[in-house]
Amino acid sequence: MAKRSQRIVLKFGTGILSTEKGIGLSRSQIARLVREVGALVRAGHECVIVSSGAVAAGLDTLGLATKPKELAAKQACAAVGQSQLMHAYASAFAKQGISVAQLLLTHQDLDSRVRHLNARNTLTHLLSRGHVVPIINENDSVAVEELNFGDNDRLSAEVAILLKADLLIILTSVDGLQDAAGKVVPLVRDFTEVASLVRSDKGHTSTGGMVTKLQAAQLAVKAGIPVNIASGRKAGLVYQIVAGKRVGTYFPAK
Ligand SMILES: Nc1ncnc2c1ncn2[C@@H]1O[C@H](COP(=O)(O)OP(=O)(O)O)[C@@H](O)[C@H]1O
Ligand SMILES: N[C@@H](CCC(=O)OP(=O)(O)O)C(=O)O
Repeated sequence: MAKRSQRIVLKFGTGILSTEKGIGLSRSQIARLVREVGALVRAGHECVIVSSGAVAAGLDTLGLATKPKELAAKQACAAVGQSQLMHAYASAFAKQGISVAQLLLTHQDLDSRVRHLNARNTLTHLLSRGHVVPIINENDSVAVEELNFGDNDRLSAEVAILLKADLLIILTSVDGLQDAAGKVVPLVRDFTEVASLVRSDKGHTSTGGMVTKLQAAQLAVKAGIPVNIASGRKAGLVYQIVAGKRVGTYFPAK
């Protein structure tokens, strides 16, 4: 663990919060991820989570076997699932003696100077308490970018920039950006060199795939924030990343 206290934004994708089939939440996965974030908070780091998973959670409750194509149906799933998602986080973090705070944002909120400042003030105040982890998702019932394009990746970069974070960790269902042979690319300095590696496939209920992750990484590194894309299904990686170990794909800040 690096000695210095860091401000860290962690993005959790649908693929690591849901069951293998992408229907309903995986409580065991959430519990493990929360334990890892709890360890960082106890070590003095400031952690903010940008979490997907509302649609996957809602699918289960609404009795749907696959993610609907229609936007209003996806929004309905998100509205049902968001409270379940927060309930899962709140009960898992309570076991760590940590409280959670929910922020539902849109990209427009972060584009507007007044709202941007309000969001930053709220987040910095929450972080100053020392035992609160803010959990952010897009406000899916009023914003459509996320549900259509998977912009929780971009939202995580925007939040990292808003908070002048020291590090953005994007945890997903693969070990990192893979090359054509399926091997993880450990270090990316030049985005143009790896653009051709991005395929169109993604998880059952996921939205963005690798394309939005690379866009988010590019946005953050341009703003001086290093990014790590790694597996959220393997235990202990968060701790190793924060300690400076090479795990997954690392994008150094410009
Ligand atoms: N070059 C690549 N390396 C790794 N994964 C890739 C690549 N190209 C496309 N993908 C896809 O991106 C997926 C991860 O994104 P996604 O399913 O949206 O996850 P999340 O739910 O975490 O946002 C992988 O499971 C894989 O299907
Ligand atoms: N806001 C949506 C997530 C949309 C999204 O970006 O999904 P993902 O590609 O899994 O990060 C939800 O909570 O289901």
